Amino acid sequence: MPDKDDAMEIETIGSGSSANGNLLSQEKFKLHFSNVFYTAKQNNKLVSILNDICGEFKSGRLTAVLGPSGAGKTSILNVLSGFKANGVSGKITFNGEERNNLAYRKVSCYIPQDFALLDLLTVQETMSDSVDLKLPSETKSEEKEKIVNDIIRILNMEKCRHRLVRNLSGGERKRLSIAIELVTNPPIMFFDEPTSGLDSVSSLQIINYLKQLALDGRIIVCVIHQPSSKLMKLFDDVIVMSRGNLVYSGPKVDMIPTFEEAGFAFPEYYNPADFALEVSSEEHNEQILSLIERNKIRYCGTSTHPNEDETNAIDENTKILNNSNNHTTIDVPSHCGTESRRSAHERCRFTIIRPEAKVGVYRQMIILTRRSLRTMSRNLIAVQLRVVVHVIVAVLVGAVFWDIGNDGARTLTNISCIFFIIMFIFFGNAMPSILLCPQDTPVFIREYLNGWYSLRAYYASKLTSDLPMLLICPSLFTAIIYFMTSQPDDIVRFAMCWVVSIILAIVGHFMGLAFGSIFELQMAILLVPGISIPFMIFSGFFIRIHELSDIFRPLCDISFYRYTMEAFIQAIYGYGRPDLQCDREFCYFKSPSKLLKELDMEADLYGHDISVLSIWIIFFMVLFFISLVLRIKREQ
Ligand SMILES: Nc1ncnc2c1ncn2[C@@H]1O[C@H](COP(=O)(O)OP(=O)(O)OP(=O)(O)O)[C@@H](O)[C@H]1O
Repeated sequence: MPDKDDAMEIETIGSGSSANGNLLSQEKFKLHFSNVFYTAKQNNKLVSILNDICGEFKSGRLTAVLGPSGAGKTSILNVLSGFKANGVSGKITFNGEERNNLAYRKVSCYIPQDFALLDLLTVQETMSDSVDLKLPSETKSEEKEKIVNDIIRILNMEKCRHRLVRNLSGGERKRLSIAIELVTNPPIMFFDEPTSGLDSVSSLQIINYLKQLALDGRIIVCVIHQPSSKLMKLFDDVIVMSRGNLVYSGPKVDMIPTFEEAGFAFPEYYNPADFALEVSSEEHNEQILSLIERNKIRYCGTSTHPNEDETNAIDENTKILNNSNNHTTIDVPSHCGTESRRSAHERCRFTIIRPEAKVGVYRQMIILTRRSLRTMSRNLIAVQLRVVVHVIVAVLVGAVFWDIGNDGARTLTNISCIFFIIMFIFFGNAMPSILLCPQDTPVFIREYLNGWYSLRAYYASKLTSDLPMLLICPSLFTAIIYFMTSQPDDIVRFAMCWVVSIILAIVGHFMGLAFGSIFELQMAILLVPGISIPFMIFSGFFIRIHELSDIFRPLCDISFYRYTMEAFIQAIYGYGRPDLQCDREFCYFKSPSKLLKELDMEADLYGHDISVLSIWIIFFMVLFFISLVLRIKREQ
């Protein structure tokens, strides 16, 4: 328990109230884990990351996870919070019942070091959106407002309430990440290095908040690097890790005596955290192995199952927890995958009764679309710059190719102009989509894995919120160039060109999203042009299709540039367009039909081209969906 000074400090910060205004029930929780292994694949080899670890966390207590770099601190958090399931085996029980990932996630949360946030929302908007998504739709707006206000007040964020997330300090960002998770009042909270990058005062403030959360009756587990003695005082329990093993797990007060018993001398006036770090950094000699073994005996399975008496002797608080003698420890299947989690969900029997955070898919979509439109409207690259660039380039192209549309002597130049339009629309929409993924995708992954919304809702919101830009930019671009270059004065032909440009923008956008979601930024930026540019050769612009060797014909058939080019040329020169003006003695392509014949585009193929391009849209939309699914799998 905190000493007197600490308790006073907490009282001032938390004003004595619960972290979100809804006091947790005084029910006691216990998370017990034993024989937990975690292996990951590295270069086709299995690497052991957590090796037969055992321990437990109790409500009302703040636990520090200590250990040298690479000891497995982040991994233990990932595994116990349910964020990593692949390659995990062992026994994890919550209040004596099997921990099943899906339902367990509803009562637990994990706040990683690099908690992904949308930079272009204010603190208030971030909180309101999370409340809208995480609380049941029946929750009254006044109630939601009260929750947001309480959390903001308790976490001392009033001053930055209307500040954009990107302008927050490191400490304020951390507090916001805690605030978001507090919305649903989770009884179990895991934090990965909440004090990293903060000065000692801010670190103390954050740990004080965590202490307050623990005192409200939660299980709070927190990885911490070299805490000062003052910080260390706030922790109740400690887990010390060494190379994937647990060297110690239990009350802080018992750590030093345990280490001393194993033969490690504790220097006087030393910070216990530094001592723990030194011990856990030792080679795995007999002393360390005896500590690991001792910990297993205390907390592990049948032969080494924790002895009730022993556990009670260690910690008074545990008595209450052990009164419920119904420990039904069930094996978590090794290498748990999605299926096993799903079936586990069916059998969920958690004892905590909490309001189901259910928001219908349609409502989720509305909230996500609203949020996405709000962030986009503030995004310089996504909106303002994109529109401005489209307009400037269109005016430039219009000026360069001024009035050539009806000039029979400059037909091939007009075709070059069309090719430029295609290139610009494609890359002008694919590249911004790639660039926005590194901001959006981590937030999506976090929120999706926390069960805020379904993949369907996110996907549908992406389609809806991106649509305005996909309509505005190519429309402006095509219209400006069309009229400046004096293409046919015919509304139908203009509409045909407009449709092609919109379709091409959508193809580019979804290709960008698909590649941006699945690959790292640099890779995606390299792959999109790397894959699409070769297909330009088969567009019929650089080399006529009939001149190509038979080997390359199939590539023409799948080149979306070819269909775009064909559709544009058909819209401008096809469908019985009369002869063009000719101010010279002889214009070779005065007759549009001659041009179409030369380009192998004699038949009226516009409808066919649009159909093929629509298939390309569907292809990239499906690819984007798959890329999100793969990304989620990879994160797990
Ligand atoms: N997916 C993975 N594939 C291969 N090795 C991994 C994987 N995840 C973690 N590891 C390795 O497991 C070990 C423990 O990693 P972890 O991130 O849990 O350590 P940590 O104690 O949190 O380190 P730090 O304090 O430096 O953040 C490290 O050696 C790491 O390289």
